[in-house]
Amino acid sequence: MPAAAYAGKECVCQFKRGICDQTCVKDMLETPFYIACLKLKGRKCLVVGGGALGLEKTEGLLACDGDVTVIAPEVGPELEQLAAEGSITWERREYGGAADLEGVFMVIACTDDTDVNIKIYDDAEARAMLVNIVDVPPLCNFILPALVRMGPLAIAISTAGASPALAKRMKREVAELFGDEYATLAIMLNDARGWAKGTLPTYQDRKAFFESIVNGEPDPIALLRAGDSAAVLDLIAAAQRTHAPA
Ligand SMILES: C[C@@]1(CC(=O)O)C2=NC(=C\c3[nH]c(c(CCC(=O)O)c3CC(=O)O)Cc3[nH]c(c(CC(=O)O)c3CCC(=O)O)/C=C3\N/C(=C\2)[C@@H](CCC(=O)O)[C@]3(C)CC(=O)O)/[C@H]1CCC(=O)O
Ligand SMILES: NC(=O)c1ccc[n+]([C@@H]2O[C@H](COP(=O)([O-])OP(=O)(O)OC[C@H]3O[C@@H](n4cnc5c(N)ncnc54)[C@H](O)[C@@H]3O)[C@@H](O)[C@H]2O)c1
Repeated sequence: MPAAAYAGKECVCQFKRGICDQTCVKDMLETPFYIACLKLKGRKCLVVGGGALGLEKTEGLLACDGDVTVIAPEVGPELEQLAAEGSITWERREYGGAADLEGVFMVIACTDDTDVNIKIYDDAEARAMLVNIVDVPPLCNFILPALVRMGPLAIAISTAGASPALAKRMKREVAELFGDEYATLAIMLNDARGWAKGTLPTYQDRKAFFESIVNGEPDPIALLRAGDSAAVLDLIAAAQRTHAPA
């Protein structure tokens, strides 16, 4: 349904109950989102709500070594299992207000109670901390992209909320375009970073070294596609000989 079709209808976004003025639909596309990669290891991440969405968000945070606490009176069996094995902390209760955000880096909320979701957003915003109320754009100060992960590579696709379904389709297409060979090459180049930093004196020298391999002939990606990782190691060794100071 085009945005204009919402005007004057009852709002479906769980936030603005009552008559829709389309503000949040327009706001999203006018928001220039700043894309970043966050380090979660050792940081407290709070998930409020323990249904299907609470589980999905918890798994995403655990995959990045977040220190996850779930607050919810009821959770599904998978979250219960994660709590039993000590992978997360489950506080079996309702959200208790701003005190629950003490020391928390990021909160993701997916309760089925709109008033609670709004309160969590307001409490988090008052502390200038990261908050995402799942699927409710006006209650997010960050949104989650669709993700393709391969080893150290992560390709994030955002449509600024215009179409999560399209982001999901693009994820499949991007995964076909960039296969494992890109992750393998990234790891091989990472292995050469210590040498480059210890041997090549300037930023410009190091840039020229890495670009000569990544964009060189023969193409390292084509070699890896052909299963010839030894040839890529030879390429790297040759570039080291060419670029090392005399
Ligand atoms: C990418 C992904 C990541 C993730 O969730 O981790 C994600 N949504 C996913 C799936 C998905 N979400 C929805 C559908 C149904 C089809 C459709 O609507 O298109 C599907 C598809 C499915 O479920 O298969 C419905 C939906 N989502 C939002 C609204 C609100 C609105 O439109 O007002 C509604 C309508 C609710 C309703 O109608 O009631 C809002 C948001 N969803 C976002 C992220 C953020 C913007 C991302 C971007 O920049 O594009 C944002 C703004 C906030 C946020 O939640 O962070 C994940 C991909 C999973 C994957 O990677 O496989
Ligand atoms: N599951 C989906 O695919 C999906 C998709 C889009 C939107 N939604 C909506 O998102 C919300 C969450 O989805 P779900 O499937 O995970 O829901 P769910 O109903 O299975 O889970 C809701 C969770 O919130 C908890 N909760 C309720 N009040 C709370 C409070 N005061 N404090 C802390 N926790 C509280 C409940 O105990 C439960 O664990 C729902 O409103 C749902 O309609 C769900």
